[in-house]
Amino acid sequence: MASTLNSFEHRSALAAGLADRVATQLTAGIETRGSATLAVSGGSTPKAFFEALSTRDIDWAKVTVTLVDERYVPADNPRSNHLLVAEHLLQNKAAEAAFIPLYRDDQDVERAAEGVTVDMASLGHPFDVVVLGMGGDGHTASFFPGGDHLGQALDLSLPPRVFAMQAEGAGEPRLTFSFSALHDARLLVLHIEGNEKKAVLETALAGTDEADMPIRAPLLRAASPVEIYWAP
Ligand SMILES: O=C(O)[C@H](O)[C@@H](O)[C@H](O)[C@H](O)COP(=O)(O)O
Repeated sequence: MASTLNSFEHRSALAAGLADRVATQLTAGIETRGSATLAVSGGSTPKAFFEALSTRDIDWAKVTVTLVDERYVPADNPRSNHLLVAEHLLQNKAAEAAFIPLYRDDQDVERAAEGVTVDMASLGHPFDVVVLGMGGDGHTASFFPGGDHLGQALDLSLPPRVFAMQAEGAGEPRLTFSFSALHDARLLVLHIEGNEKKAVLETALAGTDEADMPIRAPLLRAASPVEIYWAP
């Protein structure tokens, strides 16, 4: 499946442009189905985009936000994606949105994967919007090269679920939605910034081995073209 590249001269322009695109898609979901769902990635890249999106004038009370993946740490840990979203997205007008975390204080990562899978069924499928990031090793979500559940997580024949994922490059144990939960989002975005990430993307686009570079799964097998947003 081809992807489309939206390049911006400045990261601030990318943040505003992506916020507009996501707001339009969420509003379409609300108008069509009465509500909308948004799954976002963590890391360092999305902060400015989150802050721009938080100011957009949409019916946030009808939006449910969750995480594509999570480092398995409590929400007060600086590594937490929940903390990142709480501080940069669920502010301003977006404070009205519902948020479903992945981390569970009282469960280990494997038990939490089972519990979140059950609880997330009520969200409905597909997501209206999924925003992916990408690491320098070509991972996306928590689909890391060498991940202990990578094969199952990328297998579209399996039903949508949340997997625990452990891998050398992942740091903490992770929780991640499966590719079958993400691949058919009504809007699937890949948000990357910097020339190094652009070079990693070009390497990914030039090959097909998904175990080597899991970002290839959405680039090659998403239900609709991935909308790539990039600035230097
Ligand atoms: O929890 C995470 O880290 C993310 O979900 C992950 O998939 C992220 O998008 C990439 O690692 C890029 O992270 P940076 O934006 O920090 O480069």
